[in-house]
Amino acid sequence: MQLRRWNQVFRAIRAQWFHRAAPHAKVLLPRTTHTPYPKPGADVSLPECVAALEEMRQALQRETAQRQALERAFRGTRKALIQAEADLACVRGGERHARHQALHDELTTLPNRRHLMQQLGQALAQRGPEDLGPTVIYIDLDHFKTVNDTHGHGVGDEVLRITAARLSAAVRHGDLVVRLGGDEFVCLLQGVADAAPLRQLCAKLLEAVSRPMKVADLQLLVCPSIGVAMCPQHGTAAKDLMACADAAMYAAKRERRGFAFYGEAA
Ligand SMILES: Nc1nc2c(ncn2[C@@H]2O[C@H](COP(=O)(O)OP(=O)(O)OP(=O)(O)O)[C@@H](O)[C@H]2O)c(=O)[nH]1
Repeated sequence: MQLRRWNQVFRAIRAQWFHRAAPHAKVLLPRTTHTPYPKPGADVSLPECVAALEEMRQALQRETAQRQALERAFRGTRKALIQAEADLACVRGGERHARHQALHDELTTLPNRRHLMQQLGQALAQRGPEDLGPTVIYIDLDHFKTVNDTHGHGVGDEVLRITAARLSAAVRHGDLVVRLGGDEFVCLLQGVADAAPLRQLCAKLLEAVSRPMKVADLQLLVCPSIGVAMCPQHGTAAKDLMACADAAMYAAKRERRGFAFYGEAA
C-alpha cells in the first residue's frame, strides 16, 4: 500500500518538475516512450508529495538505524567469538602446560616419579602371564652432596642436567629415563629377556655418567651406583620392583661394585 502510494507520489513529482521547472526538457524525451507522464498535480497535491517524502525519509532513517544497530551487534558478536576462541586456546595451552609440569622434572626436563609410576603400573597391568615384564634400573650419584658443598648448587644442578642427558643418550628409543628427585634417576625398560644385555647396558650407563664433566671452568668426576630389579624374578608389583632396585643400588654403593642385580651376591 505504502509503496504504491509512494510510486504515485513520485510520478506526480516528476510530472510537476517536468512541466514547471524544465518544460524544454520535453524535447529530450524519446517520442517512442510508452510511459505517459501524468498531468501535473493530477493525483496528488504538492503538500501531499512533501508529506509522503518526509514519511519516506523517516522510514529510510529508521531502516538505516536498524541496519547500523544490526551491523554493530554483528561486529560485537564476531569480536566476542574471536576473543572466546583465543581464551579457549589459552586454556587448552595452560592445561597442556600444567599436565606436562605435573609429569616432568623442571631442572632436567625428564619425566618425574609420578610419570614413572604411571608407566610402570600400566606395563605391569598389561602384562600377560607369558609376557616379559618391565625392568627397573635405579641410579644414584655417589657423594653428590660434596659437589654441592664444594662448588655450589648451580654447579650441582648442571651436573644433574648432564647426567640426565647422558642417561637419555645411552638407552634405546622407547626406554624411559626419569629423575626421581635429588641425585636419583631410573631407567624403565620393557621386554628384556635375560641379564646379559642388562649388564651391558649398566656398564654403558656407568661409563657414560663417569666420563669427566665440564661445568664452567671445572672438570668434575661423578660416579653413579646402579641397582637392577626384573619382573617377575624380583617382583610383580611396582612398589616391590622399585624397592628391590633401590636395595640393589645400595648394595652396589656399599660394596663399590658400580652396579648390582637384586639378590646377587658380590
Ligand atoms: N644441586 C642440586 N642438589 C640437589 C637437588 N636435589 C637434591 N640435591 C642434593 O643432592 C644431595 C643428595 O644427597 P645424598 O644422595 O644423600 O648424598 P650423596 O652425597 O650423594 O651420598 P651417597 O649417595 O651416599 O654417595 C643432597 O645434598 C641434596 O641437597 C637439586 O635439584 N639440585
